[in-house]
Amino acid sequence: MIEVEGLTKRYGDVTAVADVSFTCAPGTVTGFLGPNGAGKSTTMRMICGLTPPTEGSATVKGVPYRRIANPGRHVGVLLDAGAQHAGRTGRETLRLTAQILGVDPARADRMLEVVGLPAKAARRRVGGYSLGMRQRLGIAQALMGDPSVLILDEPANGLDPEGIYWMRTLLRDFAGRGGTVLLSSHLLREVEAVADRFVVIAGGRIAAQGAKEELLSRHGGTRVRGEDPGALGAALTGAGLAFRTAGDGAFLVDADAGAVGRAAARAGVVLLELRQADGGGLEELFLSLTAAAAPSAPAGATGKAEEAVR
Ligand SMILES: Nc1ncnc2c1ncn2[C@@H]1O[C@H](COP(=O)(O)OP(=O)(O)OP(=O)(O)O)[C@@H](O)[C@H]1O
Repeated sequence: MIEVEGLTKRYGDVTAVADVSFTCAPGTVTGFLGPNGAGKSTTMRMICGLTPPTEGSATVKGVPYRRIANPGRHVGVLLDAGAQHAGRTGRETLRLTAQILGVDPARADRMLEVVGLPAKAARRRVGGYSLGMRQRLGIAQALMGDPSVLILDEPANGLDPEGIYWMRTLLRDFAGRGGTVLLSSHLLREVEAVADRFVVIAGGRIAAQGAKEELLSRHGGTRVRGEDPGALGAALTGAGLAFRTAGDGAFLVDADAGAVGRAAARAGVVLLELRQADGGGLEELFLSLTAAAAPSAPAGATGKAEEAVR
């Protein structure tokens, strides 16, 4: 269980995180989403006791992280895969972690296997690793203490499609065995596939949170495409229905399919598509929430989100 209550972090005039509260329950994967500079890393660092909050508190398994005895046996943390010692081999890195945590050093080889780092790669110095290999090693390191909670900042960064699929399976299995996972990402599709719950943050504030299905249905609306988009737009406006363009000639309407279909029928517009907007649901949700919640987000924030969507 991770409990975050009113976390706030100010750096001088900059409020990096403002009054953020959420809970991650055992047996679930929580996707922590937000554009660059939204405050994800700062929040995770506060949860892990690396950055002192200006206000608020965070506990892991009911205790502030810094008060957990031998925290690596309870909480696996990957905040910065680039922070590993470049001069050590992957295997040395894990064996050292085993020593620090007081676990069987043989677990290092098992974890290397779990994360798909072959023996040859494990004998190479970390300085020569690709980002994806560092991420795999970082995940192996987080798993060394056999924790029941995982806190991972952008773990999919640098992973190839096979690696992303592997990580998704690993995290689902971990949660399936009762583990708690908090994972940040702007790889929206990846989070959509792995998470049960979302916490969306923008401009340091929570923009939305809840179960995946609930958020997608609340923000999904109806997707509709007409033979004559102009006439369909006029029909929707005439019926007082709010909508936005989906980019491929379709509209996303904040109403159920019945209301949209009736509006089109009244105007005599031929429909080519009418369904619940679920396909790109999370991307739509993410972009609309972060755009609405972060008018003062740093330049490039939205750009990064859009880039990730592509
Ligand atoms: N040590 C610091 N001093 C001053 N400002 C900081 C510091 N750390 C973070 N910030 C600011 O706090 C805000 C949130 O940053 P943070 O790194 O938490 O965002 P993020 O969501 O993790 O972004 P990214 O996806 O780019 O990693 C940013 O505006 C950042 O510039």
